[in-house]
Amino acid sequence: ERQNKLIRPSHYITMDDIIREGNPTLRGVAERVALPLSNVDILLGEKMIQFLRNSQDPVMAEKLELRAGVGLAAPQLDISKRIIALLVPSEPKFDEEGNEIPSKEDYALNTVMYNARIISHSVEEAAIATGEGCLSVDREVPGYVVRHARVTIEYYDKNSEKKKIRLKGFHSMVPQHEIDHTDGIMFYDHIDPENPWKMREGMQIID
Ligand SMILES: Cc1nc(NNC(=O)[C@H](CC2CCCC2)CN(O)CO)c(F)c(N2CCN3CCOC[C@@H]3C2)n1
Ligand code: NI
Repeated sequence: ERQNKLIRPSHYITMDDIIREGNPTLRGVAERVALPLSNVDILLGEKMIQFLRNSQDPVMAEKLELRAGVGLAAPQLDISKRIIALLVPSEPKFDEEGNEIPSKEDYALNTVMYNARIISHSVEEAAIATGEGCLSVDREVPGYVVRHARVTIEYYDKNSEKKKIRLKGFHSMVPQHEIDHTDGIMFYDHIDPENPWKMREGMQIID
């Protein structure tokens, strides 16, 4: 079974494990995982975070030929489960001389979310200034990917504990992109086909 292969200790997730547009799993609605979490679902989450770490490490990314990622969803591994991994580096802070202040937290988001769902969100919308990409999409699709500016997400962590987190700005964009994958939604579904770079009333642009 696919998941058993991916969770073998010696296996590293690579681009070969990531399915691409056209595979129907990307358009399916993924199943919630059983709670308390099974070992195989916990192990899969660890492998997904490891992939993101490797993808952000110049040496490992080069060695394993990985595209860089800050998020990954289980359906991208052809596993239709509501498991998402998030590894979003903290924004570097600079002092008045322009020197980077080392932050205590390397990551703004460093977690695997099980059965994540958006329980409330702002009316206000936002989009990443440069648009979005996707590891399952081997082409550029330009345009503003219009999302909620702020979200409240409820999920279970790897200890099967229920968590609630409020996010805004770029940090909220990544889980929205990943939760979309568990609902069979692709980032370009949110781009206006008539005018991809259309500024909508009150929409925030995130640099
Ligand atoms: C914005 C960004 N998107 C990257 N890729 N795309 C992805 O992550 C897709 C998911 C993201 C697309 C937009 C929102 C979520 C993957 N998606 O398909 C999963 O469903 C990056 F790689 C990236 N960064 C910034 C941080 N940097 C730290 C050092 O290492 C390089 C890394 C590059 N920022
Ligand atoms: Ni994606």
